[in-house]
Amino acid sequence: MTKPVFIALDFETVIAAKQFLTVFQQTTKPAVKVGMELFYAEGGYAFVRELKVAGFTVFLDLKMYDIPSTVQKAAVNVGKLGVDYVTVHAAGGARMLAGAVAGLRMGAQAAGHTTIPKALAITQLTSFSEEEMHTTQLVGVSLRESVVHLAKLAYQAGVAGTISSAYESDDIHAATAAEFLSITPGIRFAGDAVGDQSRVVTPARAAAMGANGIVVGRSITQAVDAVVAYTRALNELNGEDA
Ligand SMILES: O=c1ccn([C@@H]2O[C@H](COP(=O)(O)O)[C@@H](O)[C@H]2O)c(=O)[nH]1
Repeated sequence: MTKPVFIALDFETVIAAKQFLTVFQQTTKPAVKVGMELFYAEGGYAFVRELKVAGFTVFLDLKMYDIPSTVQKAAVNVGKLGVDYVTVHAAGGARMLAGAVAGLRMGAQAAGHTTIPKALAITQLTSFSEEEMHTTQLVGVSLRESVVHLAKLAYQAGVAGTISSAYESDDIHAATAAEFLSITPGIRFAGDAVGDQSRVVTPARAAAMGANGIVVGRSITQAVDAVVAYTRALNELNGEDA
């Protein structure tokens, strides 16, 4: 199965996101990720619906994190959108994660969608270095141990996979199950500016490290030719151009 490259549509407005997508032909319709910036923009909710109607695979990256009942009720509404993937913070705990999974299912079924959105648990953000995680969270374990602990928690709560950097993918797989997904942002082509990310690899390295899919924002959206950059990421990830 072809591993997906989710293009992070981190645009200020829906108009800008639509403009960006015009360069992709119907035949090369990419999987897309809508994050907080675009979803909270005017028309963001409706745009997500439009993307689904147009046939895009949609990853809604809302990083839900609240008390279990609030997340469950929010997840019901998100499930009604009929998206394919939704993020929740693993740090919200087992009850919150289970609430999210149940809410997504209830919402999707209530709206008559045949596909139930897959919940993906954020472990440690790819912007964190080991040092920043320690100073921020005061956890006494390594970043890798923290990610694996949160991945196991998410797996046991019924979540479909994790968000982490590719550096942790193999350990996540070893600690969970073959079908449990490791989706990894923090992706750059060799030589690209890292920006605010810390744990960064190329698409080819992500594949070698066990990622099941990658999220790529600026290395595609700010490329001179976004279609070429997207195709390169897809080929590298799937071992055709590494
Ligand atoms: O740990 C995480 C979780 C989510 N993200 C999101 O992925 C993209 C990455 O964008 P780039 O431009 O490729 O850096 C962005 O939407 C983040 O919100 C992440 O980077 N790390």
